[in-house]
Amino acid sequence: MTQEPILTARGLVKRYGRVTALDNADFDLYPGEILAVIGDNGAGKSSLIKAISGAVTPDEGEIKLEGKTINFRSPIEARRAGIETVYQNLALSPALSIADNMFLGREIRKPGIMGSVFRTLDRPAMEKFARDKLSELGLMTIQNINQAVETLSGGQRQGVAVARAAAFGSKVIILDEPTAALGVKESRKVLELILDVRSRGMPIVLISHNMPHVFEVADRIHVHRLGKRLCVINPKDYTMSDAVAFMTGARPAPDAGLAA
Ligand SMILES: Nc1ncnc2c1ncn2[C@@H]1O[C@H](COP(=O)(O)OP(=O)(O)OP(=O)(O)O)[C@@H](O)[C@H]1O
Repeated sequence: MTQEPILTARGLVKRYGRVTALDNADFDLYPGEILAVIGDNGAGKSSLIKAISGAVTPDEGEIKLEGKTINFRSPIEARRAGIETVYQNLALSPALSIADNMFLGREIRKPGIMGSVFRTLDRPAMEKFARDKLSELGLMTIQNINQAVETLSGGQRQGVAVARAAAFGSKVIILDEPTAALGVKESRKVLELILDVRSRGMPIVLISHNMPHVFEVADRIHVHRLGKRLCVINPKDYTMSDAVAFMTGARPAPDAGLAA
């Protein structure tokens, strides 16, 4: 790789009592790529993502975004810096509308005193923004922007969450098992959306247990095992069963694994 990574981690350690969830873990995400993170249950994938996205503070190690060391104390700080994470159990509010969900915590106020003093929301501006973003990402099968999120299908909900992440000038989007709860058709839509977001130049970290999905969309695959990065493989050079064998320890990691 000739480019510099946009996001790196070196030597991350996270202990929970006697359990070492991250044991000297490294991570690299390059601009414009889809990096899948795979690993067995308990390998430390979630802990890695939580450390990167400010949800937990690592005990040791260094994280850099665009070359600058970062020490997030909360997911909000990470989000402000441009790292958006979409968790499997989405942080959407079911009873609120699509437009409201897209703006949770970043509502647009009316200009002037109505906005600054009375905190009046600029609904037309918010609705237009939400509509524009959803149609940009081909998500306008959603008819009504004021529809409550609880009336959407699982795939549409993921779509709204991804659109929200992509809409606010993020630098990195992290998707935690985005297709785990979805049917075949809906998963397909979400995978297309992921490819679409990448085509806009936004790098994506995709945590998934679904090997066909990983092999379909990932540019590189980070294999996590026993709390650390075991290797990074190119899906063009290996089969799904190779990946599972590395992940489970059935086969040793390839020597050139980090060069993928
Ligand atoms: N809050 C916590 N308290 C105690 N132990 C934890 C905590 N979070 C994670 N662990 C432990 O750290 C290890 C790594 O867990 P982690 O959730 O990061 O793995 P994972 O690869 O995401 O697993 P899965 O695929 O099953 O979600 C596990 O042994 C887990 O039990």
